[in-house]
Amino acid sequence: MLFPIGINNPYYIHLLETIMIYAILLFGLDIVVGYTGQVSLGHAGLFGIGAYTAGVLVFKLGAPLMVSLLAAVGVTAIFGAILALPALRVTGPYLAMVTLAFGTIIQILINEMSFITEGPMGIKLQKPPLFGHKLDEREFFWLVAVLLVVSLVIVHRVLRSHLGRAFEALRGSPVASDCMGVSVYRYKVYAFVISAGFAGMAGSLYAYSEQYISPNSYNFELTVLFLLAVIMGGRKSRIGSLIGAAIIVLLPKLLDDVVLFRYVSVALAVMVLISAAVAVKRQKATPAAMAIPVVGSIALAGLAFWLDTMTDWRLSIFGVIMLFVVYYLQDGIVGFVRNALNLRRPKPQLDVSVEGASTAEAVSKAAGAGGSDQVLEAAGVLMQFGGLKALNNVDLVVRRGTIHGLIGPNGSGKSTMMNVLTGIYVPTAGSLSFGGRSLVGRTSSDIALSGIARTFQNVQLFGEMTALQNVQVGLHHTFASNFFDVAVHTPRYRRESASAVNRALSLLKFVGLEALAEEEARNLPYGKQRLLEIARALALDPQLLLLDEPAAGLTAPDIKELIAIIRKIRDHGITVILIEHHMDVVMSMCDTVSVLDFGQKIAEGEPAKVQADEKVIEAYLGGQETDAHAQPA
Ligand SMILES: Nc1ncnc2c1ncn2[C@@H]1O[C@H](COP(=O)(O)OP(=O)(O)OP(=O)(O)O)[C@@H](O)[C@H]1O
Repeated sequence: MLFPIGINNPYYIHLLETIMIYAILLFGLDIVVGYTGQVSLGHAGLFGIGAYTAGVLVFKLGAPLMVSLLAAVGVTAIFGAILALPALRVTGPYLAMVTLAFGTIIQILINEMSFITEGPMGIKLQKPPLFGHKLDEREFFWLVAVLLVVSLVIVHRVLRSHLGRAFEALRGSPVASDCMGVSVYRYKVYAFVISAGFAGMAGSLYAYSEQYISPNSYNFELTVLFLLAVIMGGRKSRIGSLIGAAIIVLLPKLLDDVVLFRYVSVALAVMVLISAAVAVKRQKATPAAMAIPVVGSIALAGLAFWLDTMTDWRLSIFGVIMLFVVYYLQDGIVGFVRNALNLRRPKPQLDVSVEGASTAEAVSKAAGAGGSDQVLEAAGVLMQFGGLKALNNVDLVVRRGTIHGLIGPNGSGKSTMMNVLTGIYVPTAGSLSFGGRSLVGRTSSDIALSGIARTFQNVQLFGEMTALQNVQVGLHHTFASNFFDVAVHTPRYRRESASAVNRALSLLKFVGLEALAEEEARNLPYGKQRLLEIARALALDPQLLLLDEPAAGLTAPDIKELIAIIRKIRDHGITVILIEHHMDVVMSMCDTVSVLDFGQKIAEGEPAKVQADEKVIEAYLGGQETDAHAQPA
């Protein structure tokens, strides 16, 4: 804000203004790239749409600033949705190609639709008036600065809310996200639309800032620069976006001026040398691994002094710096500094203390109340993968309020049954009814929201999120707040948010993890990760909880703790389907046990009866099961 007061040079004011405008776009792009983990090569196109919406409105209709700004945000968000709805059905390289094609089409359309856009001639604009007063260079700079701060606050709030957690969760584990009632597809589209809105705002400001727009500005190179800015600055960081924006604006200028480049390259070499020395001393890196960046940066400084002019070398040096960043600073500059200084990510302040959380109302009792005696009824379920019948004509009836064991040798179809029940697979034939409604053909998130929660055989936590945040994702369904509520922190959002924190802490306490609430899930010991998955599943307020081998890999004391927790869950009226290889766990807890073998149900009944069943013994021994736990004896 103070910059234009101290420095009167319009060139520098304009440079800083451009950095701020790019930063607004990068805040949004980081939501898509950093948080949801999608690649977008269409953001230069969206930036162009924002610029042209404002430009055309001013040029053709003389629209005032507020109108053109809001229209740019709205129109670009709509284009974001038009791009995202089909594009986000695909992932990886396909998504990159679709978004790239979008960017190219937008550029061509701007060029060709001269009747609106004036084609290659471009559109000239002036600095806009605001409330009847025509803004000068400095005043427009301040307007951009204010909008930067507003964008920063909004993006920050969104990312700290249930929306941000949904974005991060779908990157961490899409399948778990869907099974927690957070539709991966819907939230990817949502992220894209929000991101497009910011690109639109940045675009319109850019049009006023440059006072001239033409189709060539919004090309492929710009889209790649935006992506590099997010990666170089550091994903999932607003400071990273600001640094990234500064780099992509200043680097080309820096490479134009050989004297300045000499200073900067020497400073860079010194920084790399010091960082490498610290990293080696702290045993975070080996001297051999650090040799290349150190030698490389010293060589770059040497080159700067050897060359008289940078003009011929500009692009090569630019490329080398990019390569360096992508190889050695994968978490970007912010990630690198955090790592080097051992700083942790800032954590949101909790307004409820762990001690205050009570486990009494942690698990919803509403789940077990009412309804018919049978929670789940499956009839003639067939699941075919090519020629393999993973489930073959399976009938299953699960009574409300019971623990129903599902056992069988490896590969007998137990996990497939879980996946069919949670909508991950659509059965080839047969019917599944839960609480009187069919499950067949419904999405995983819809099934989750109707009351079926699950854990996974190979733990599917959101690794980069804390234990508390993992459970909060399970509580996503308790939020009715929308983007507006989150952006302005309405009383509704504050109420929902505080109650979610409270409830999540209570659930963590329920499974004995309250002391680890702030720990990242990936850093928890394996046994604790399994318990965290259960807490997260309970957050859905399920009627039916599917536990897929919860005791796998646990130590004996952990298993005892687990058994106690599962019993407590049943006592709250929640029906449990338990897949388990530890027969002692199954036999001691289950009310009914069903046995699968080669996809078929071969026995069912009380544990003792099933244990003595000839066919069951044959199935286990015939399968040459060597695990002592797995033998039904
Ligand atoms: N997506 C899939 N595509 C092809 N085959 C599959 C798929 N999912 C499962 N299968 C096959 O279906 C059969 C049943 O697998 P499933 O994972 O359900 O067994 P399981 O009883 O859970 O075994 P385990 O105790 O080892 O987990 C296996 O032969 C497996 O290879």
